Amino acid sequence: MNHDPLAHVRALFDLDDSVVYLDGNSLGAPPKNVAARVQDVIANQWGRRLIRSWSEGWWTAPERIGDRIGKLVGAAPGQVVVADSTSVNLFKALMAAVRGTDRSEIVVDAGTFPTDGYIARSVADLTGLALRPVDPDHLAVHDRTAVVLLNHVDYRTGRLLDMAELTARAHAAGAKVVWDLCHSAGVLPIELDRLNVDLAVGCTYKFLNGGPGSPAFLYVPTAAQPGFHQPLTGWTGHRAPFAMTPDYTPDGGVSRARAGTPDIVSMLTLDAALDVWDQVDLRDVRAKGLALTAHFRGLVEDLPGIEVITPADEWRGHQVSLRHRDAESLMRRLIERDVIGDHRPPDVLRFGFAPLYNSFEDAERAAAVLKELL
Ligand SMILES: Cc1ncc(COP(=O)(O)O)c(C=O)c1O
Ligand SMILES: Nc1c(O)cccc1C(=O)C[C@H](N)C(=O)O
Repeated sequence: MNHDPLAHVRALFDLDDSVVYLDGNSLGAPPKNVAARVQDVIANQWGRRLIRSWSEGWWTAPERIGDRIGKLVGAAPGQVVVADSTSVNLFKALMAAVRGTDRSEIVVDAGTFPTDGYIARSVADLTGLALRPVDPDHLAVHDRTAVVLLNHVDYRTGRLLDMAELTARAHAAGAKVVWDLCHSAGVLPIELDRLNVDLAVGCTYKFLNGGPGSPAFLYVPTAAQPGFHQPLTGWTGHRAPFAMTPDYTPDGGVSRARAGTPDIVSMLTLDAALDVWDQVDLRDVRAKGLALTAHFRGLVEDLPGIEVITPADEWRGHQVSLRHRDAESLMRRLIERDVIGDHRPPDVLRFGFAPLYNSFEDAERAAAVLKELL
């Protein structure tokens, strides 16, 4: 990429130039505007306005910020809510997806991030459905399948699944599909509405830079909202929470996916972090991510003992995963040299490229240190 249309965006982040940070697929870096905003939330919104802030924007923050994320994942307003963790939202989504079904199984990607598999196991146990792990390359969906849970980008290999094709395949068999967007939200254009995705979840602390433990999001399309009955019927998902009635009546819209009181400090940290997206086009982000990862791959693929396990074609997210028998100690030594990626057991080195703040020079510095260590 000769011209980098996002080069100026790095200056919006509070990053140390001596560090090559390639772990934004686990914890994104802080945009500079965040610290002052959090200070305002604490000193002014909480400090001066006290409880009045709930009616001055706090209560509706999950839907308002959900709409901001909706723009990044192809969802029209009123369909995304920010709440809880990805794990909790997966539980809500899967329980709602299988509720009342006469089908007998849940299908899950066999290589899924562990939390998805663990939650799917619980949902299967609680509902009496079977759980069938499958390789997404051989995704057989049939008339017994109630729901398919898939990771859009594989956390270990960086492989990107074909959302259009797999969603259509699940629907052709009458099954629903839940997509986990943790490693794709904020790095590539996603079209949840256009593809008629049933439900989707994702975290905000990776490429969306919401901060450690920032709340996750849940997508429930408008047409599916009346039938979306999630099990965590906390008062904030109630149609009239402040009426404080003994019976639970869910909100008519996406707010029914809420459960308890939102974590406002974390939520508004995320809100501030999302401002960066007002200045960038996701197509530029995707193009730069592909270019960065291709560049890094080219520099490391022939190093001794290295096997690249991330697809070379466009079916990849924004990480490059390398297999090496000493992966763990190599990553420890890379980090000692200020090249921060991560290690996933048993033998995978992961390098995540966040196009908003990573540069081609970062790729070159990381590859040079890896070469020296090898
Ligand atoms: C695919 C995927 N799903 C879920 C999670 C995490 O879920 P939670 O936000 O509940 O920790 C991660 C990363 O931690 C992930 O990579
Ligand atoms: N969520 C994490 C955390 O709370 C601590 C450390 C790492 C994480 C991660 O996000 C791991 C990440 N999902 C992965 O792809 O491995």
